[in-house]
Amino acid sequence: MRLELLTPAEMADADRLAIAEGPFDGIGLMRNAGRAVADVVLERFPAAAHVQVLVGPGNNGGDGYVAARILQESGIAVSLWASGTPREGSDAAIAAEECPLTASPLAEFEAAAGAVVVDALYGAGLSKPLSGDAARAVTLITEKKLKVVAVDLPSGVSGESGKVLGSAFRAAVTVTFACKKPGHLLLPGRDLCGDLIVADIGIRSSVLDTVAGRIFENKPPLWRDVFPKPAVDTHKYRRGHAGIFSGGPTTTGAARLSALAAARAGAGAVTVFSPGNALAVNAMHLTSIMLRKVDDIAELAAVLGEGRSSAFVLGPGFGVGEKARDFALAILAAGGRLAEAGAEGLVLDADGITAFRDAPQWLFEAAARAEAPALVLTPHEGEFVRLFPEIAGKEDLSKLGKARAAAEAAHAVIIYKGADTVIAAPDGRTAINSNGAPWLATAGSGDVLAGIVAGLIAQRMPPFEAACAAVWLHAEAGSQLGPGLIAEDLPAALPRVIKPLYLSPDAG
Ligand SMILES: NC(=O)C1=CN([C@@H]2O[C@H](COP(=O)(O)OP(=O)(O)OC[C@H]3O[C@@H](n4cnc5c(N)ncnc54)[C@H](O)[C@@H]3O)[C@@H](O)[C@H]2O)[C@@H](O)CC1
Ligand SMILES: [K+]
Repeated sequence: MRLELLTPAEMADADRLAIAEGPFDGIGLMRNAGRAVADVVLERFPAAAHVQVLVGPGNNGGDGYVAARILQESGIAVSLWASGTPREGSDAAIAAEECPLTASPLAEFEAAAGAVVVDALYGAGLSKPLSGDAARAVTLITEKKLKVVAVDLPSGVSGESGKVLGSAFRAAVTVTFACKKPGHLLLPGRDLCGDLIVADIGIRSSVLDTVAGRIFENKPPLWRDVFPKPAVDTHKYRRGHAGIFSGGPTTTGAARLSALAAARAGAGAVTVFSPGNALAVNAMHLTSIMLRKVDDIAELAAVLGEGRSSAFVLGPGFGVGEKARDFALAILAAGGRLAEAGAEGLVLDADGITAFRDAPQWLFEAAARAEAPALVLTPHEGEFVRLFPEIAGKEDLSKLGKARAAAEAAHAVIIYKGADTVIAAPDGRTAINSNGAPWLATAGSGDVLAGIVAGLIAQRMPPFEAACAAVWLHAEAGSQLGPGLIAEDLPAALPRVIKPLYLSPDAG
């Protein structure tokens, strides 16, 4: 399955190119699309006695006319409700002509108890909020709890952003064409789509290759080629060394969670750098993880000078303030010297992000230097607003657009966390994660994620791919553990989700 996600504009280009190159013309693609929808209705709702098909004036409606005809030919009672009429000479007008049913105005729509609804009002062409008859239909269908099969997208959901314009249908199944769109994976769109089916309607993959941009669904094929594979004759330092900074005596747990996660992600050695007054408490809870006192910038400089650690995590439980800022800037500034020894990256999380709320520019400038180690920022929504207030305030940008803009501004890989985590690189590559589980919303979960990223970067995985892989592994571990999950469980669950990546080329 393709991992590229096409925006509605890219999909419109794909339609045009496909029509020009064949083998199907516009009405041919529409007939394929409508048939795919009818097949899903018949397969998913074999006992349906009545199907109510709602059609809009554009090509989404065209797909609906085709589906209505095929469903009626299959012997099901079909009623058709139209908002507007297709433009003369359009493919949708041909589909409407070929449909033997007479449409009633959507204004007169009544939801029939027990009916299945095909929503073919608006798809990729949604251009304004749902209102009037369409919004009324949403209310009636929702009140009667009718099962909805959405064509391309639930009407009202933006294919670009996943946002709801006005109101939107909640579908049991959504049938989209050729490949997924960002709005199918970003919330609330993902939730409103129900089960998502991607139907092949005869658009050649060469056409999709031509139009596809740099947005992907985050799955193992996106990064498996560069996932670390230890050589037979490797030793621990060749597997990378991750350094995790601990907070003071009462906030050390977060760093240990990160450290364990980095080790479980495959880093050959992991050290917790701890303030002197927290050494005892850290020592009491560490076994394979090493421990070293780092109290101030001089001791940090000594560590950096040795050039052992190739990836760092700074932030979990660290405390917000000058020390966090100074440490982060020192690591980013040491890049040139460290590069020889192999320093690859700094994962700045939690307090490490918040510490720069009043001076984000210092961080971004430090990360912009050519020799600086890669910077990975892992903000959840609140932290994102603190670091990128202007970008966060842009209502017209999707979560994907915001992550992309932030990555460019910060010269950093951004992991914009949430139930629909987006990962963006400064070069414009963006991935949307879709295997998340609500069980991951628990204290310490983010510390584990930061540790996995660092563990992978320490093994020389490129930072964007490391971030994508970490988000996927973290989510997969969370999904497998399920209810009752606490953050401590996540590192221990990693071997189970990593092993299949080595065994099967099709895992995930
Ligand atoms: N030949 C093609 O281009 C193909 C297109 N396909 C279908 O075509 C769809 C896209 O078609 P279109 O670009 O015609 O777009 P739509 O059919 O999604 O909507 C466009 C029409 O709806 C109106 N509209 C949009 N939002 C509205 C709102 N909130 N209230 C009232 N009116 C609104 C627009 O003014 C326009 O007339 C896809 O979603 C897919 O279902 C498929 O049939 C595959 C082939
Ligand atoms: K629709």
